[in-house]
Amino acid sequence: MTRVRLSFTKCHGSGNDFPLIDARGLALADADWAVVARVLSDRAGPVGSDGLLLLAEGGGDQAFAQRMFNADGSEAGTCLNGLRCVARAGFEALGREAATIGLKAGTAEAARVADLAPGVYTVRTRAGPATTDPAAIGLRVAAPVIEARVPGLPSERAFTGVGMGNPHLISFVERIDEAELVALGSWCEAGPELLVDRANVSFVAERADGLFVRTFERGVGLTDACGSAMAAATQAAGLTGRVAFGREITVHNPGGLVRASAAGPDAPVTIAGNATFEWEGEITVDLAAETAHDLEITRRRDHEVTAWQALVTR
Ligand SMILES: N[C@@H](CCC[C@H](N)C(=O)O)C(=O)O
Repeated sequence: MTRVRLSFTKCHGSGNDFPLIDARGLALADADWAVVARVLSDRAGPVGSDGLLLLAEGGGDQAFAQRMFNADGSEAGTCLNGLRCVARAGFEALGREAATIGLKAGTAEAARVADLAPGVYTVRTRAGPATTDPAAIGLRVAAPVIEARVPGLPSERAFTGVGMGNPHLISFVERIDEAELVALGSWCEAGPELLVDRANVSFVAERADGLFVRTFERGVGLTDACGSAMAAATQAAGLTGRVAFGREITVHNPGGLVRASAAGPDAPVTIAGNATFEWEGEITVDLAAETAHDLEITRRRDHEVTAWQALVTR
């Protein structure tokens, strides 16, 4: 079987966008899901996204689980913008509004909370613990890196290494230089000896109400938002004394915003943000040819798109 017809929901969290497939009951091999991720993420193709989300069966006390494949087909340990969308899909499938959700890297707690703005379905997640342990980040250095140069990294800047179930390098900057971020992110993508499995790299600027985060994502490139990077940046802001632990801040990114708070060193990070369902569709993916065709949009949710736009443009 090289062709599969897949139903999906096109969704986004903070502008980080994905096709979301209910994969419970679907028996595709991981290598096939990687193909689906590459084909559906292709911005020149019929869908275009930052990666692929799967609603999967959970184990033990997990109501369900999330799997996430980056645009290059690599599977990530977590995806916190995507988690809100998977949480919503699971809630709607099971008729509930809170759950323990399985991740490739651990578990997270999620609950539906009051809408950030009218018509913006909002989910709060608590994931972690956020760690500075170099082994958990896949950083080949002797000790945790907190606001310090990283030996071997081609940058003079100070970084904080944070593991959120996936690896993050966070640098606080006066002004975000996108070309510099892309150059450094691309260096990390090349799989240098310093990094066990590449890294997500973020430049972060302080704002009166919180932070602005720009991220070069592992397996994707520059994205409009990265939830685990926003969580890692909040944790790094706490570790470096920029934001008090326990204080809720607004974390902005080019795609929108979330509200976030870090509880303390080696503790989970809480984020509340949108889980916007834009449209639903079906598509055929040829797994051997790595092509997608016959996209049919079966339902539009324009009111959700409009509600989100109203929040981010006000
Ligand atoms: N955009 C995601 C993170 C996706 C995975 C990441 N690129 C990785 O490989 O670790 C998020 O919202 O957290």
